[in-house]
Amino acid sequence: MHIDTLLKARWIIPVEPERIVLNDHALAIHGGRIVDILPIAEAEAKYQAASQESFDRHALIPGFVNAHTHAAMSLLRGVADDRPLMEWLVDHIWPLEQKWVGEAFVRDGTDLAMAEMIRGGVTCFNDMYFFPEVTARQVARCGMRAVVGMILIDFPSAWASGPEEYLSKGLALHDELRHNPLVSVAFAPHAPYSVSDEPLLKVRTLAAELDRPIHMHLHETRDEIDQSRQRYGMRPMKWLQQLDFLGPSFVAVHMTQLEDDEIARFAESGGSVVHCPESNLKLASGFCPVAKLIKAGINVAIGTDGAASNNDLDLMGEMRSAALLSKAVANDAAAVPAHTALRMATLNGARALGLESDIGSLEVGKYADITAIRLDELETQPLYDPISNVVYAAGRHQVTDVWVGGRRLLKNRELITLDIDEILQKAAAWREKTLASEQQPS
Ligand SMILES: CSC[C@H]1O[C@@H](n2cnc3c(O)ncnc32)[C@H](O)[C@@H]1O
Ligand SMILES: [Zn+2]
Repeated sequence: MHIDTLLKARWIIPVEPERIVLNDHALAIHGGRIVDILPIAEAEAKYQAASQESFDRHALIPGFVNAHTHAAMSLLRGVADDRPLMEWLVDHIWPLEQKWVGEAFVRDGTDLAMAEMIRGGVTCFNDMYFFPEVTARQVARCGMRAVVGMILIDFPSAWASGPEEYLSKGLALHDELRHNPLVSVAFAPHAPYSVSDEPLLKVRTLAAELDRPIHMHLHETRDEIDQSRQRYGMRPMKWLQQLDFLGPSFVAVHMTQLEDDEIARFAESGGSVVHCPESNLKLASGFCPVAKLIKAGINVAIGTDGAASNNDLDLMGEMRSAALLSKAVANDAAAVPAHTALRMATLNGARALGLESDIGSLEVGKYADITAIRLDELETQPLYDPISNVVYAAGRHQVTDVWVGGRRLLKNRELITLDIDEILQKAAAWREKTLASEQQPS
């Protein structure tokens, strides 16, 4: 039988079924999708592949899904460190964004972010940022997969003058991307404190009509809860529930402030939570009770947030932080074991984005979105359990190869579709501009 590609590997960790590690197996790929998973000897007898390769020191895993980021903020990495969320956002990030964010900023920042993410084994990201059509164009050019946000916020920006224009531009993008195999859209109202009720109600109706996820920052800090109590007399989640906003396609990012009855109500709604442990730690926002959420049956995915609050886009690091922090928060070393953390960083992310039938695990019929991690380096020796070493010991420098829809984006750590020298030059130029403007009175 003729196929496009045969990838033979020492280990394949499909994620579904959970906890399984396949020894000396191969992935048969045709037309961008996985068509078979079988022992190497059988694969060699059964398939004639246009190209085949051996990964005899590697684990092949599903590509990581970064379930919440602001990709272009890579250009603001390190500009306003060591501040709490509201001071960071209102006094530093928003003024910088007002000054600099435009098409060129989003183009260059997204390329920098994608280069970093691909080298870290990420194949898909869920983005929320200005000029999403530029993000979408750069994603399609480089061959990654993404869900871009139809953003909504009350204040004007270089992209839109107010809620009406945010929504109309978002919907135009939805139409444009309707048949794109790599890039799709989600509604992305920024947060309950920054979007008024009227546009929120429009999003609720449109999301149901168009069957798109709603991706929103929620219960990120104690401050957000206090503000909402003053403004509405209730906590933000309750307010959103009154607006009939929660449901299976609702994706709540952060959720560090949760009472037990809120966890139960959120579980009942069927929504997903994106846990961003490192952003929450760095901004001292609080702790997401991940083990309790999982126990309640909530789908919990992992995101890095933007590089200005993390300060990297390293989903492997984030996965480890998520596992370790969850144990500490639950006071239980058995909370969030390695296989659960890996699932959160892959299949749960896909599920949050409504993409679980296409990506998130290595299963026949799914797209060949694959990450190869080399496990023979001293940092991952000796090896008793490949899942344990991938989650608790390996670093992103051990990611050697990445495919999206069967197309190679990283080959032996070389980026295939992005020009690293150009990306570095542009990042340096943005640094000069930003610094020069900081030194001038505005
Ligand atoms: C409307 S585009 C997205 C908007 O969100 C800002 N942002 C980045 N990180 C966070 C965060 O952790 N909480 C709230 N808002 C955040 C970003 O700077 C853009 O303005
Ligand atoms: Zn965010």
